[in-house]
Amino acid sequence: MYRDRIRLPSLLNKVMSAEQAALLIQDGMTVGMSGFTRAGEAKAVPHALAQRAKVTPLKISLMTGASLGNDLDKELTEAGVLARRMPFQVDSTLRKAINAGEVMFIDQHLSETVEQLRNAQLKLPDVAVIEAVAITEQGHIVPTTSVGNSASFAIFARQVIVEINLAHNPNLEGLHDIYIPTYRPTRTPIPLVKVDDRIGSTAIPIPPEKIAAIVITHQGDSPSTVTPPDNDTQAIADHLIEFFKQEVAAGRLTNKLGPLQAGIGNIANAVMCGLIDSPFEDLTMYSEVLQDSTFDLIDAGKLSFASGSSITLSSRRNADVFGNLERYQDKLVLRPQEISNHPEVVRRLGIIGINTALEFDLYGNVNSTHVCGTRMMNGIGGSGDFARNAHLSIFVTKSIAKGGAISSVVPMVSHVDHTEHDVDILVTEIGLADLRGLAPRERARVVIDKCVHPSYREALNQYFEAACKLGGHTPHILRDALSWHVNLEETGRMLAV
Ligand SMILES: CC(=O)SCCNC(=O)CCNC(=O)[C@H](O)C(C)(C)COP(=O)(O)OP(=O)(O)OC[C@H]1O[C@@H](n2cnc3c(N)ncnc32)[C@H](O)[C@@H]1OP(=O)(O)O
Repeated sequence: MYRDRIRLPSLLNKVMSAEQAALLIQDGMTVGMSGFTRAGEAKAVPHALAQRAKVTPLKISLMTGASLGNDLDKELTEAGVLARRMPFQVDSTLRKAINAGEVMFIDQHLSETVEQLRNAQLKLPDVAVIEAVAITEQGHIVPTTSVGNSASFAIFARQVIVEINLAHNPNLEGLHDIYIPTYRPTRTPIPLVKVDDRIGSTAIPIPPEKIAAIVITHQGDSPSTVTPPDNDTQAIADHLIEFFKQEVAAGRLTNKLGPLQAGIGNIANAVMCGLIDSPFEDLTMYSEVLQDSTFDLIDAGKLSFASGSSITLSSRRNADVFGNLERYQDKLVLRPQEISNHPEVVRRLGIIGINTALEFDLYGNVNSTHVCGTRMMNGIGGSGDFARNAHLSIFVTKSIAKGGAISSVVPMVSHVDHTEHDVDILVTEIGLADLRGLAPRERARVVIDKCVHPSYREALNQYFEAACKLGGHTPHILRDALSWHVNLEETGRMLAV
C-alpha cells in the first residue's frame, strides 16, 4: 500500500507505529513539526504524544510553521505537553493557556523562526516530525499541503520522523519549491524575481540516515472555517476594489495590479472573492496561505499564478481542488515560509499586502494580536513580514466588534504590531483611508472621516480636537488615550450608550 511512497528501499524497515515513533520525543526536548494554517501538519505522532503524556507527563517546546489542524494544539495543551509554543496558533484552548501564563508563547514574524535557528539564536529542534506524500529514491522528503518551516526543521533536527499520509493526493509531488538561503555573512541574493520562478528542489534534501521513523497515516487536513462574505466584508471588498481602480486610473498600478498577499480569516478571504467580479485581469498571488478564494479566482480566469506556503480549503472546495489537482498544477507553487514571506522578495516583487487588524488608531498604528493590550488572539503571523516591505500595505477590519461594544478605531492602540510607518491604507465597511504622504494630524482627520463607525465618530473627533490643543507632532491626551479600553474592561463597552 505504501511501498511506492517510500522509494528508498533501505528506509522500509523504519516503518513503525505512531506510539513507537513518539518515544523518540522525550521530556524537555524541542520539537519542530510540519503544519501551516491547518494544512500539512503531522497528525499521528502528536496525537500519540498527547496520549502518552496523560499517563507519563512530559513537556516539550513545540515549533511549527503556523497553526495546526485536527485540534492538535488543543489536544497537546489539554495533555499538558506544551511548555513553549511558537510562532503562531489559532486554537481557543491553547489561547486560554497562553493568556493564563501556562504556555510560554513566542509570537514571531513567520519568516524569522528558521533564520534564528540558522544563526543559533534559538535552540535547534532535537526531533522534526514532518508529514509527507512520499520519500524519494534519494531519501528526500516530499511535503504535503504545506511547506512552512518543515525543510529547515528537518535539516536542523538530529532525528526526523516522517508521517506518510496516504489521504493526500500523490500528485502533490512536484508542487513544492524548496530553497534554503545560504549562511551569513556570505549569503547571496534569493534568486526569485518573478512570482512563478522555481529556485529550489521539489523535495526536502536530508541525509536519509537521519530518518529515524516512518509512520503511515490516513487522516486528512481539517477544513478551514471561513464563512461566506457578509454585508460588511463585501463593503470592505468594494472599497478596496474602487481604490485599486483609482490606482490604475492614476497610472500607479496596471490592470494586473501587483502580486497579492492576503492574510487569514473571513475578511481577507472576502476581499479576495470580491476580485472575481472586478475588471482586473491576469492577477497573481505571492502569499502565505492559499484559501478558497485563490481557486475561485483561478476558476474564474482572473488569477494566472499563485505562490504560497500552504493550501487551506473549506470542505466545499477541498475534494474538488485536490481531486482535480492537474487543473491547477501549472498555476501553483508551495515554498518555505521563509521564502514566501521574505522581506527581500516582498520588497522586490512589489507586493500588495492585505492583512486584518483587531484595532487601529487615529494615526494608523495597528494592533493585530492583543485584545485590550494583554490577551493574545492568534499572533502576528506573517502580517509584519509583508506590511513593512509591501508596495501597498493595507489593513482591513470591521469598524465595530461584539455588537458595537467595541470600536475597532481607537484613540491609541493598546498594543502595536504594525507601526504607523508600516501602514498605507486602512479600510472598514464605512470607507477607506489613504494615509500615504500624510502627516499624523492629516492622517487622523482622514481616519475619522473615512473609517470610524458613526456611533464612535463624535467621541473620536472630540478626543482628537482636545489632543490637538495640547500640541505635539502626534497629539495625544495620555490620561485618556487608553480610556476606551479601560471602559471595556470595567463595563463591557468602550463608551456608554
Ligand atoms: C498564518 C498567517 O500569518 S496569515 C497572514 C497574516 N496573519 C495575520 O494577520 C495574523 C493576525 N490576524 C488574525 O489573527 C485575524 O485576522 C484577526 C483575529 C485579526 C481577525 O480575524 P477575522 O476572522 O478576519 O475577523 P473577525 O471579524 O471574524 O474577528 C475575529 C474575532 O475577533 C473579535 N474582534 C475583532 N475585533 C476586536 C477587537 N478590537 N477587540 C476584541 N475582539 C475583537 C471578533 O469579535 C471575533 O470574535 P469571535 O471569534 O468571538 O466572533
